[in-house]
This record gives sequence, C-alpha cells and structure tokens, in this order.
Amino acid sequence: MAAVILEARGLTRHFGGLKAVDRVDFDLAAGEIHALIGPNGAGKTTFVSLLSGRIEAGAGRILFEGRDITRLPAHARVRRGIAYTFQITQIYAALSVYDNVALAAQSHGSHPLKPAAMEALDRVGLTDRAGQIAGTLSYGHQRLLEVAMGLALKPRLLILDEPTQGLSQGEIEVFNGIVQSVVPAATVLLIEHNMDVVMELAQRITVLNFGEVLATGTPAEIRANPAVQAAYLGA
Ligand SMILES: Nc1ncnc2c1ncn2[C@@H]1O[C@H](COP(=O)(O)OP(=O)(O)OP(=O)(O)O)[C@@H](O)[C@H]1O
Repeated sequence: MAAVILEARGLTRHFGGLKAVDRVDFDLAAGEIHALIGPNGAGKTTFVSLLSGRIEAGAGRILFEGRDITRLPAHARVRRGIAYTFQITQIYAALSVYDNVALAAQSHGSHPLKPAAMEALDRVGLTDRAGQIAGTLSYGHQRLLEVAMGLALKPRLLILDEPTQGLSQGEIEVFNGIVQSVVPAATVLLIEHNMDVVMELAQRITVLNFGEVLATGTPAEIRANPAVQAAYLGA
C-alpha cells in the first residue's frame, strides 16, 4: 500500500447514549479515492466531521501526514491541507461565482488570486459563469462551485460529503472526471450513496454501520462481503 496520509485510531464520538462513531480505526492511502458508505445514520458525516475538526473527538486520535491533529481546530486543519466540502450552505449566495472561489483561494494564501480562482473554476467547468451571482446557479452548478472552492484551497486531502446528491446524470459524469483529476496529487475521501459513483471512482471502500467499521476493501471485496450485503447493499 502507498504511504498512509491519514490515520485514525480508536476515534470515538458519542451523542448522549448514541455511539455515532465508536472506536474507529481507519487508514487513508496517499493519492487514493476512498469511499465511505453505510446506511443512514451509520456515522459517516460524524466521522468526517471529526477528521475535519468540525466536531471534537470524545476519544481516539487522528494523524495527518504523521502529525497528531486530534485537537487542532478546523481552520488549522484546513491550513494543513484538509478541505471538507459538506453542504451547499458554505456558498455565499449573494456573491459572484468568481468571488466565492477567490475567497477560498485567498484563505489558502494564493497569490495572485485571479489565476488560482479561474483555474479552480475551469476544473469544474464553471468558467463561463464566473460573473453570475452564486445563488442564481442551478443546484448542480452550486455543488460544482462548492467543489471548486475546495480545489482552490489546494488540498492534500479533499473530503466530499454526498457531492452527487441532486445532480443530473450528466453532472455526475462531470463530477466523476473532476474527482479522477484530483488524484493522485491529492487524496479524496468521499461519502457517497450512489453506488455507481462509488464503484466507478473508489479504489477502496470503508463501510460504517452503527458507528463501527463493518468492512474495508476494494470494490470487488466489498460487493462480495456477506455482512455488507446484509447491512447495506442488499437493503
Ligand atoms: N449533533 C448531534 N447531536 C445528536 N445526535 C447526532 C448529532 N449528529 C449526528 N447525530 C446522530 O448520530 C448518528 C450518526 O449520524 P451521521 O449524520 O453521522 O450519519 P450518516 O451516516 O452521515 O447518515 P446519512 O447517510 O443519513 O447522512 C445519527 O443517529 C444521528 O442522528
């Protein structure tokens, strides 16, 4: 296996009595596309929120590029190269498409700003819409803008939470191409319910169930795993 870029050990987050993420061990290989799947409520969003620092771990630790980031605030993790695009609410609806991406590029410290912002827009195919007010974009284009904002941060690790939700088939194909273009320079961790997207993109898949890792493996191994079929794929 390639070098490990991110390592979680015993990562845990409970909400009251609910074990949303429970003692999870997880390795991400540098340069891979890794999908995180599992039934609704399995703990996927909570898990990536722990990795990005949006929420604090109850126990366990996270190493990123060999350094312990468990207690770092989210913004410090962004500076280390972890970008988490999670929800459309990240977009500034009243600003132009360009300004949204430029803000992300600026927070990365890119200089000059314009080429960095335009490159990110070009990668998601939104160059022609640079001047448009972001809130007037179609839903699919807003999701692509969100990905462009993530790319403008020049991440080492890009975490995408259900990025294809609500996209048309054509937009999904564009999205798949974008993700494939990001690796292996960067690493991608993808929460995804669309199994066609998972099977096309992922080199490895981790299945979460009730806050625990049920299985990790290649797409073929995961498809053939009886426990996964019972808990998720066959459902
Ligand atoms: N802030 C919170 N307070 C209390 N419970 C929470 C909180 N966030 C998540 N949970 C609960 O933790 C469990 C895991 O939720 P999470 O959103 O991580 O699952 P998920 O696998 O991402 O689900 P989905 O596929 O539906 O997005 C769920 O039972 C959820 O209701």
